[in-house]
Amino acid sequence: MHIDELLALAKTQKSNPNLVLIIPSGWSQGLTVYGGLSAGLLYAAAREYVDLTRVMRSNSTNFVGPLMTEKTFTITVEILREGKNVSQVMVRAIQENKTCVVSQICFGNSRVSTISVPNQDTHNIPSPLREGIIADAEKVTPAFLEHLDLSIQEGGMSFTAQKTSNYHGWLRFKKAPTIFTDAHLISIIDAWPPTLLQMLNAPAPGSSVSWNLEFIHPQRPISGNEWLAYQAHTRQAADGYGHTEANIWDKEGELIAISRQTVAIFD
Ligand SMILES: CCCCCCCCCCCCCCCC(=O)SCCNC(=O)CCNC(=O)[C@H](O)C(C)(C)COP(=O)(O)OP(=O)(O)OC[C@H]1O[C@@H](n2cnc3c(N)ncnc32)[C@H](O)[C@@H]1OP(=O)(O)O
Repeated sequence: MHIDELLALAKTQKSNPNLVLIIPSGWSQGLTVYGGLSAGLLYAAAREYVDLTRVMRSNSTNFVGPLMTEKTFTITVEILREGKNVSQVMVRAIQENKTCVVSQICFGNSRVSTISVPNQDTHNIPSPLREGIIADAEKVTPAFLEHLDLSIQEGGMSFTAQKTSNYHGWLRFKKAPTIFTDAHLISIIDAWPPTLLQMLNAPAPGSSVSWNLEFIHPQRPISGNEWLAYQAHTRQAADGYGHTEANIWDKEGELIAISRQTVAIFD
């Protein structure tokens, strides 16, 4: 099922608050729904409640518990506050009466301001190469990678005792979305595995438990299957948890998002 169909369904939550969704197993990441997709669906539902002049500035998603594929769930949306400029929205995915994913999303309109600080973050990741694209391999790569291309330039496959705790590379949708929205951007950013798993020398479970995204504006439109550059670093890891930080640039080298995650590993 293409992501556009799933996002279109989530958008109908406002007109049908009792909407029931099921995510097909083709979007799974191990036992659960791919985290980028669950956060993208919650955003798509919340977006309908806020005036379009207010764009998403930040998104704080917590993966509270497993959201399973092929099982029904519902979405609830709560407007926490609407001021003259900023709206704060809380949105939840609920499965079998349990909260599985929660996003708090901050939307804000643009205002005239005397302050302007251009972003200086650049990257020198070599262009994506065909031979660097991760092959979609049954029982090795998570199922959701059938929808996305990852091109690795630094870092390695999970569980291969790598010395690095970084990932540098590119990502894009295999089948271009009709219009690349912020829901697509959220959904694509989470595609790289947690940076720590490549350091392990044997398979072990790992889960992102919290995810903070900030969006840089103004932003040029992203085209359907444009390659986005991704550079993730591990800031620190100990005691079964790691803290990672990533920058995401568009194809022109403009920073478009900053991502931070807390990841639990069970090695
Ligand atoms: C460039 C290369 C590309 C190719 C690449 C190829 C390799 C590909 C690897 C990808 C690997 C993806 C790894 C990211 C996986 C997410 O990020 S999944 C998506 C988003 N995250 C989630 O859904 C997490 C939801 N949150 C939770 O489930 C809970 O908060 C947590 C994290 C399990 C909390 O931990 P807890 O309090 O200890 O929870 P509890 O319910 O008591 O369960 C603990 C058990 O769960 C197990 N567990 C934890 N995480 C998992 C898991 N993901 N699966 C199964 N069991 C798990 C633990 O090992 C532990 O097992 P036991 O010790 O009981 O045997």
